[in-house]
Amino acid sequence: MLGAVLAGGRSKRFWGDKLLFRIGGRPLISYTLERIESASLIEEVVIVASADNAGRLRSLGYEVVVDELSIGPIGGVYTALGLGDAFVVAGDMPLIVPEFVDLMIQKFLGSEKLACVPRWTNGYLEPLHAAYSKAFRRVLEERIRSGDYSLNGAIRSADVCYLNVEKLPSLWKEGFFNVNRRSDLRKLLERKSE
Ligand SMILES: Nc1nc2c(ncn2[C@@H]2O[C@H](COP(=O)(O)OP(=O)(O)OP(=O)(O)O)[C@@H](O)[C@H]2O)c(=O)[nH]1
Ligand SMILES: [Mg+2]
Repeated sequence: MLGAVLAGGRSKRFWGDKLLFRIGGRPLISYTLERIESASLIEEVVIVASADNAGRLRSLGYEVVVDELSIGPIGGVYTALGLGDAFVVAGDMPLIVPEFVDLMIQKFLGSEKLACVPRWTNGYLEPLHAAYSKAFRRVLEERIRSGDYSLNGAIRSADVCYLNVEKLPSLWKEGFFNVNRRSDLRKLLERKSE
């Protein structure tokens, strides 16, 4: 399955490109790329960039596709699914766990659903750490056309399967950790050293 790493955001809360921010001597996104690439069921990895940052991200040595929509993560998922079924992860999730990715892909492949998305007991979804079918692109297309850019809304409207994450090993749940602000870097360093 294709691994699609979303990287077309503007990092407004971070004040400067968070994905290329160097941490431990490497760009933040390189951790995400390396980890998703090492999942057994991931055959190929692409970066879904914006027209703005595609050039800079190309230097990482991965295939880069440009998301021309600039409407947020829903546009990134839409662009990724133009290439086929995909496991989509946000580039700012450097602690993603390859074994968890494999489990989700397995569940997705066995489900015949349009997508398979992690869900917390309170109903909160993790749409940027999920497996999507190429067929789900049609759902997204309609919602985007109607001006509704909520990825969660699109997921809830469709026939998808959910994976309850509450009982997963805590290391796997840490995989949802994402960097939004500079202060999150401290949390990242604390977690990486554990
Ligand atoms: N391809 C693509 N990726 C996006 C888009 N918007 C956000 N992303 C990515 O999705 C992930 C999660 O988004 P956010 O945490 O909101 O990141 P962001 O939009 O860069 O940051 P903020 O400007 O602070 O919201 C990040 O890896 C972003 O790069 C988009 O319009 N297209
Ligand atoms: Mg954003």
